[in-house]
Amino acid sequence: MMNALASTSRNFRNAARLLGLDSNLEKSLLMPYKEIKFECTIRKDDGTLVSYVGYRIQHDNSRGPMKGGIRYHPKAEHDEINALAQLMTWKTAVVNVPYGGAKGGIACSPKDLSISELERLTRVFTLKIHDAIGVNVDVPAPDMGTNAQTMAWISDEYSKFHGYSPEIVTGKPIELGGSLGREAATGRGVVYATEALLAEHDKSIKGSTFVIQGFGNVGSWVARLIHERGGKIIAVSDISGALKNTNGIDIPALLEHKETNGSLISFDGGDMINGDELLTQECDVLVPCALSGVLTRENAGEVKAKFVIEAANNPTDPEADEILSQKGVVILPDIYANAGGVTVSHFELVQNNQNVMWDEDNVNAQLKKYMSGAFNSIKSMCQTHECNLRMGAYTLGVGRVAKCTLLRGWGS
Ligand SMILES: NC(=O)C1=CN([C@@H]2O[C@H](COP(=O)(O)OP(=O)(O)OC[C@H]3O[C@@H](n4cnc5c(N)ncnc54)[C@H](O)[C@@H]3O)[C@@H](O)[C@H]2O)C=CC1
Ligand SMILES: O=C(O)CCC(=O)C(=O)O
Repeated sequence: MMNALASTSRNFRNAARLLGLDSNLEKSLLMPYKEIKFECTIRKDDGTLVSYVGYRIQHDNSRGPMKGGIRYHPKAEHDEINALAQLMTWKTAVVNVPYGGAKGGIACSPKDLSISELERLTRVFTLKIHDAIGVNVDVPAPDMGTNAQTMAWISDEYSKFHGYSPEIVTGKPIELGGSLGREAATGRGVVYATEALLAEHDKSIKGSTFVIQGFGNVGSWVARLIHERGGKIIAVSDISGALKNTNGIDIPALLEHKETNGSLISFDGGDMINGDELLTQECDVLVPCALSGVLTRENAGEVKAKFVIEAANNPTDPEADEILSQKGVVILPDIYANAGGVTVSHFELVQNNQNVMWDEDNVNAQLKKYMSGAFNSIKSMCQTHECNLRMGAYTLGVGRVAKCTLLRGWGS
């Protein structure tokens, strides 16, 4: 598996070359605006001390305040967070929402911490970054291992220093100013993007078979919405294992099972298979919704899907990208496919600024408009630069960021 930062930087450089960017501008666009690395020590419930490393990496703010999630995961380390921050910069530009890119996280295993330990950890994290974020500077959101409750703690801790500030985060609980539809937004955006891509190939979700890796926020919403549209999901996985049923998994029953049991284990509507095997199952569409670097040069040759929809950030190593492209697999890149989350985060901030609440149908209709608009813009970049969808999305995003950087006169 390739280092995440090397992988995203390689994609960026290829796009910069297609756009003919000046090499000094290229260097400046790649370099993070600011990196913050800090200690997060808390007392555990049993009285012992435990220390973790926290990060907030702010990549670029030429198009607006920096924006991006907070990840709690053992692999949330420097290069991973840096790569994710960079992806946010291109992603916000691809869907044309007025933000830059950032990402943060703590290298910890949230499932090993109690709720009160997670709350203390989140408050320490916020204490360490409160003077580096701000509504006009950098606005965090949920990512792997964090959720609306985490955002509520961040907002509460931040408010102790800066006055009541619910808009310091997005993806917060509805009761505290969150947007209807934000929880489902990333998965819903993935499904809108999938519909747009399949339609181009005279296919639809109904009548296609799907394999989904990851059954958390994004994966479970993708599964639910694909199932609702008549798609047949033949395998899903989470950290506990992978489940296969070639007749189609009963997703509502699996969601209920997960709600009660916390994982996919012991669901009786399919057979357990090895997690690695999941990626190489016979299917039309493979949707990675978990970690980065899961499609590598080792397994790409074995992938049988015709379409890969990158709901996860950075799931495909560049070598795997090449192998899959040579095989004719069509890849819908992360910086477009999973941009529904940040798009509805933007709607959340618009609602906060105006002190209004949109109904969910309006949120979803606006999300669809942004996703279709971005798909058409990517396709037109593909024609201009005679490139694949990943480079179409990168040239669109990088080009917009470069334009704003130059317009603002930086480096002059
Ligand atoms: N939450 C959001 O709004 C957004 C999330 N994303 C990306 O989507 C991906 C998933 O994020 P969330 O669903 O929010 O996280 P989550 O923490 O809610 O869920 C993660 C899921 O991945 C599973 N998982 C972890 N390791 C695994 C492994 N080795 N094999 C199979 N499954 C595994 C977990 O069991 C869990 O089901 C990440 O790459 C994230 O960066 C992208 C855009 C926005
Ligand atoms: O909603 C947001 O601001 C960011 C979501 C995110 O972290 C992502 O798109 O990877």
